[in-house]
Amino acid sequence: MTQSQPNPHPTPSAASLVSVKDVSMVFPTGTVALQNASLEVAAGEFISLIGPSGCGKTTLLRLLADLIRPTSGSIRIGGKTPEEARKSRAYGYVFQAPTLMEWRTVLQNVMLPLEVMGVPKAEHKPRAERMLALVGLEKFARHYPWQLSGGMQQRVSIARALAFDPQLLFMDEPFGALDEITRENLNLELLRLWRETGKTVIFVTHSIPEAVFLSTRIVVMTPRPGKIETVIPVDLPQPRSFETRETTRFFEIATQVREALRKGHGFEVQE
Ligand SMILES: Nc1ncnc2c1ncn2[C@@H]1O[C@H](COP(=O)(O)OP(=O)(O)OP(=O)(O)O)[C@@H](O)[C@H]1O
Repeated sequence: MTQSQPNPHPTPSAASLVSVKDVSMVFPTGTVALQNASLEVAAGEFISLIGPSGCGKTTLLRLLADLIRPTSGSIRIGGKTPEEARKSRAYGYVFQAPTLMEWRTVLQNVMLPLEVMGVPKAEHKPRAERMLALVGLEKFARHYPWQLSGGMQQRVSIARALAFDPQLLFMDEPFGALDEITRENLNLELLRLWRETGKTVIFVTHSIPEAVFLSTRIVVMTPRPGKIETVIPVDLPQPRSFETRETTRFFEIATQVREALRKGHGFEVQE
């Protein structure tokens, strides 16, 4: 089996869509949430960030999304600073819990970013309907969020994040609160969406099988201070299916991820 190697400046570098160079984030409390993180992501990749609680996964995503600013280092998204990328709506963001507006219907929730962005009014409804069809919820357009299950609400959040057609999607543990079967179904749906739309996804998870199933590469992170331990390529063929999870290669890669996580945990114990 291939051993994972520390890879602080992973490929690809030339045509990176997301470029993170030597980024550190120290909060005013003194917590080093991220130390010298470097990562290059090419257009079309599906990247998972995995690691124990507190290793800086959400911090890295928030830095990319310009929700916070790094203490040092540089971030570029399509050659732009995170602030420029945010202002030009270069990415969509899906949070851990669906953040839908209870008083708006499903369709109206998906239309919201289009209204905010000043997209011509005539386009709002057809575009939102197309997005709802992509996540299989076209029949629920007139429902309110509270009439839907948690998994369905999270699909609405994904449709909303896709509505203005960003090339890049940040997803922070979007399926963490769901039962295993719903989660596996949504994993499959997300992969289909990723293939059909050609988007680049950066996805936070705690689940090894989820990371292996979804990703083209897995970024293993370790805490105290938050660091990128290693980056593991996932060479499972596309398109993936439920059977992919039963293959020997799937288990080999899952073991590689588990070992990298344990190695990181060892550092934590020694401190
Ligand atoms: N605004 C903040 N102020 C101070 N410390 C913070 C802040 N946000 C995060 N931290 C700290 O930074 C570290 C990394 O947090 P972060 O939320 O990025 O971890 P995570 O890997 O996403 O964890 P989880 O898996 O539990 O969501 C933690 O020690 C956390 O307590």
